Amino acid sequence: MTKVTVVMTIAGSDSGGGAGIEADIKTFSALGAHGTCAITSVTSQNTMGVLSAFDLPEEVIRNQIDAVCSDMHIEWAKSGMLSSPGITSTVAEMVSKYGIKLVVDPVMAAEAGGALLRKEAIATLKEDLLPLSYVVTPNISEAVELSGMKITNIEEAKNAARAIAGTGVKAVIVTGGHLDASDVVYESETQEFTVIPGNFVRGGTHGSGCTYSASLTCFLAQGMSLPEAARNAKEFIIRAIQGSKTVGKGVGPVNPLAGMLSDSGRYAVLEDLKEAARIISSSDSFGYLIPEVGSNIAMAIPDAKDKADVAAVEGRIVRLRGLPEVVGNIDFGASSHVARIILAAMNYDSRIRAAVNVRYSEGIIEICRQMDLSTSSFDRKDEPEKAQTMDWGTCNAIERHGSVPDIIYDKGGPGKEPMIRVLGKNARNVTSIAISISERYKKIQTEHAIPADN
Ligand SMILES: Cc1ncc(CO)c(N)n1
Repeated sequence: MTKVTVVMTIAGSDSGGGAGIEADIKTFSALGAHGTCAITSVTSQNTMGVLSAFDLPEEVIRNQIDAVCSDMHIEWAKSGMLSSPGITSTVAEMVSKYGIKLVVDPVMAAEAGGALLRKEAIATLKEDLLPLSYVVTPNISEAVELSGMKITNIEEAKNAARAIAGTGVKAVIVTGGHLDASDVVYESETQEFTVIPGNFVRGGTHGSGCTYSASLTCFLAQGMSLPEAARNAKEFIIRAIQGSKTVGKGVGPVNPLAGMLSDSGRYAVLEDLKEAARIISSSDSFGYLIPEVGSNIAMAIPDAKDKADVAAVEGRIVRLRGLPEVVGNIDFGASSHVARIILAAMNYDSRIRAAVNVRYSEGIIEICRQMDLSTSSFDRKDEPEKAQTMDWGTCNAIERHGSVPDIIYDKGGPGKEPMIRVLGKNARNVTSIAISISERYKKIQTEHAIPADN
């Protein structure tokens, strides 16, 4: 059994199956996460509008969240339809009880018409929930409502985003619908704006806000930065709108399965690895870390099952006249050693998808410790007979550390070179750690005037 990222939606049900909880769970599944839910309200709804809404008692909402969070680890969740002040403050109470990082979709109305929130709930949203939340994702009309400002262009959308951030929420994304369909991302801490360009696309939009915020939640849970997650969520919702199908007489529902990255993120993995390989090739210190058997760098797609889902350098990274040389192409299935390490680590933490192996020495481990990298090791002597060394060794090092460390090393064995592996979220991330280590190691080596051995 492999471990999976578990996320949650706290939202209303749409009997028409296009928005709310139903859209959120489809989106979570499409992105390889396990979705859980707390239903706030049961709407009788179709593609033409909302006929009625029945709010669940606050105790029932609280119980659903307690049931899920007392069992599963929910770091990231999203909220949708919170129709009353009472429901909104209940959600705020539960979010702080479990320390959840919350993505708030400030749902106000259905695409086909029909209010989903009582006006009084807006004040509670701003006063009780937003100050505890990570990001809020209003569309233009919701941003107008939350900020009290008019929005007719990007500059005004930026001003509204900054005003909404005044509630205490860490970030604001004002989505689409501008003259040029771009999204405005504002991060309170750095006061930085990122504008994500877009085009108007044809297709049904029922459930688009829900699907956008649910995908954003998954991307954040996978460890992406906010602008990166926002770029991916935009790409996801564009495909979901383009893939919408006519199911009734009104506004067509978005299709989160069409938004599923058709290559399961393979393209992004190759791009990240290519950039990492380029950085390694131009480093004048990485060569000091290359072991006898060569280095390799590898990265897996989210939800990787076997080595075919892990890309690496076909012929390894070797040292040529002291400098790193990347030999061969980067492709899926190219590594077994580093791939096994990543696959084993992903069972413990699905966000750890990349690794690079480098030479072992006590001095290098000492540098890692000075850099505050967490380290763990395994001893080949302890390996059970039938085990596969990299699977067993990685699991052994992780279990003794209690979580996936930055560094896993072993001191080798008969005919086995000792080795250090740097683990992390992506190829660029492990590359920058390895290069920092190599710069310090090179400095020590050259200071003591001992030529790098080969
Ligand atoms: C239950 C529910 N939540 C959100 C929306 C917004 O799309 C909707 N139409 N229905």
